[in-house]
Amino acid sequence: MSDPLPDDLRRAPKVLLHDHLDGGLRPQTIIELADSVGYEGLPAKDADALGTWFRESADSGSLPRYLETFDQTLAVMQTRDGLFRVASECAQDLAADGVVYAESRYAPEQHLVRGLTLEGVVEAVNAGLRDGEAKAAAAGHPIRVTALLTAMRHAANATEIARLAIRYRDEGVSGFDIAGAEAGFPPTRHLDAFEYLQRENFHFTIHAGEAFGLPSIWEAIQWCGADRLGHGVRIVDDITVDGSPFSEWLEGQTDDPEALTALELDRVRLGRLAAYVRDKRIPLEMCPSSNLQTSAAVSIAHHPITLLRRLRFRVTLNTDNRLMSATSMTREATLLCDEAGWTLEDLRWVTINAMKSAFIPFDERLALIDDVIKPGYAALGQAAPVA
Ligand SMILES: O=c1[nH]cnc2c1ncn2[C@@H]1O[C@H](CO)[C@@H](O)[C@H]1O
Ligand SMILES: [Zn+2]
Repeated sequence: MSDPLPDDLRRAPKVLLHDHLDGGLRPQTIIELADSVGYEGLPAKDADALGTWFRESADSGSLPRYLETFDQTLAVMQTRDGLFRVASECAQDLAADGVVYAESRYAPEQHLVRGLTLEGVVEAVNAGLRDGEAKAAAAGHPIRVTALLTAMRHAANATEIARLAIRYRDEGVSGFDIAGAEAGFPPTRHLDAFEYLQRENFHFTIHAGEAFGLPSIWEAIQWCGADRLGHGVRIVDDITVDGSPFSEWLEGQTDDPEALTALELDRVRLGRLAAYVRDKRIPLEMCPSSNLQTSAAVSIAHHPITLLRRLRFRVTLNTDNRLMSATSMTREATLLCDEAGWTLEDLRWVTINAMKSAFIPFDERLALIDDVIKPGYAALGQAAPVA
């Protein structure tokens, strides 16, 4: 396929597996919700300035400092109305961006400050997602959004959150996740929760291989049994080029924006863990812009996603936190096309990868691939249908 046009990138059907509900609020909504609950701690009172504050503060170079910005969004997500509105707008914003299926994740335990119960939180978010889906469909952008419940890796209640996910598995919750600071909090701390979920035949993903390397990925897969990896970008630590570690090789390539697209693949070797991840088709939920902000990658051109895509790992493209990265799926796709040589064919491939890797039932995934994604891509480059 030829170079994509900007309009194609916006219209292309997209699938988003890794997007934090508390990392995707509209700045104006934060201001209005802060007003309505009497929260006075916002760092800016105007939507543009607040948006800039989030992006600049998240540009911290470290995951723990990046995560501090969530205090501000969580402050306004403590009531039923606040959660409902944020969830509804999330579904509508994703749909307007061309997303046709999304999994939105959040940690229910972070929304109890003003007296909601865990169940109350999940029900408010679910109701908001349903409202957003209905509004998006009415606006001509049908979308389906399911929720993933996240437990925080530094906390000790993962099994309680896992039980909550199972309680709502037939009511809009499709999976479970753990997130938060990675170094010092290995996923095996929460083994009980993962074993419980496996016994329940449920699905889960684990943030691993973002701020910490291979041991975290290895534990997530081989001890915890993760279905997917959140980020997983550090799997390249188990890849060599001409016998040198990938990262060392990459350091010598910073002046060459085409280094990853031009690299001959017969110079590349996978270690046992990387080979396992590829052989087992373990989905990698990759989030390029977020990784630049936390220093998990140096640039879009040199982001490992391009090599991993060429090596045919089960790569998916994601936003992580649209507010903190001032991004969208269209923007992530555009960056890869502009700076890393991606084409519409690459985007179609990651979209189908993502749909295959979703936590909804197989027949529903297949229907979205056959009835929405493939026809949507086939229609690109042609005039938009008259609404
Ligand atoms: O990229 C990330 N890595 C690890 N944790 C994250 C990331 N983005 C957000 N969160 C954490 O997940 C919680 C629930 O959504 C957020 O509150 C934030 O603390
Ligand atoms: Zn994340």
